[in-house]
Amino acid sequence: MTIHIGAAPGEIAETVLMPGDPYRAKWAAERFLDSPKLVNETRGMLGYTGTWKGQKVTIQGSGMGMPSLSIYANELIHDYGAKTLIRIGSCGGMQPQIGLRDLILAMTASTLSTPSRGMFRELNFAPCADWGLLKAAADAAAARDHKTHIGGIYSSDVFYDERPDLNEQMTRHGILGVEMEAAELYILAARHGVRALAVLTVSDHLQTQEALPASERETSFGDMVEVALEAAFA
Ligand SMILES: O=P(O)(O)O[C@H]1O[C@H](CO)[C@@H](O)[C@H]1O
Ligand SMILES: O=c1cc[nH]c(=O)[nH]1
Repeated sequence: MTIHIGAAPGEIAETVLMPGDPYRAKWAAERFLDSPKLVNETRGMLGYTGTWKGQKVTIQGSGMGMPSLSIYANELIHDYGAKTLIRIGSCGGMQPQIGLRDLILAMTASTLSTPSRGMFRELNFAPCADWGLLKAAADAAAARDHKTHIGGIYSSDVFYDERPDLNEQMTRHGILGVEMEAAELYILAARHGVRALAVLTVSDHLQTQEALPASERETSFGDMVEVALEAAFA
């Protein structure tokens, strides 16, 4: 048990899927895991452990934004021995060829800042995915025939952004989508020698202004969950 996770020792798997939304954790655990057990509800940040094809898996909400993700990822790694952390998140599309419900596999995550920024001082560290996980996720997505894009994303500290010029620069430089957690997840994984990847589903589009309703963001992202599970155990 930690300050933010109520699970007993041994109740968290080495492989952890991390949606921002705790209700997506509940939905994914009930839909994809065998014998899912609620192992955390501290602060309502639901976490479940069960098995997928006989492999032990935890699905733990991270909350929104890098400071929240950092708390859960740190405790999962330090206190529970998590070795593979895969974010399963929603994101906003930033390129014209990207459509709603497409998958994005985040090879890198650009930022203005992360909770680790102070530690790095003048260094612009380049957060990147674990290559083995990325390759396995790309193979899993290709086998499913789900429209998938692989490349750089933008991890923002704000959802309501007052810097449209910055989004324009991101788009000009080929960034595929925007979300709010992956960069710090990648940095923590690098620091602690564990594997991380962000598998994202496009829930809205910054250029077209199309958007999926909240209900779909909670429960309709099955391809993303399956790609993440297949990558974790490839
Ligand atoms: O759907 P999740 O995983 O929460 O991810 C995205 O959605 C939230 C913003 O609505 C942020 O957490 C962003 O990263
Ligand atoms: O952070 C996010 C997540 C989804 N859509 C966005 O536009 N931004």
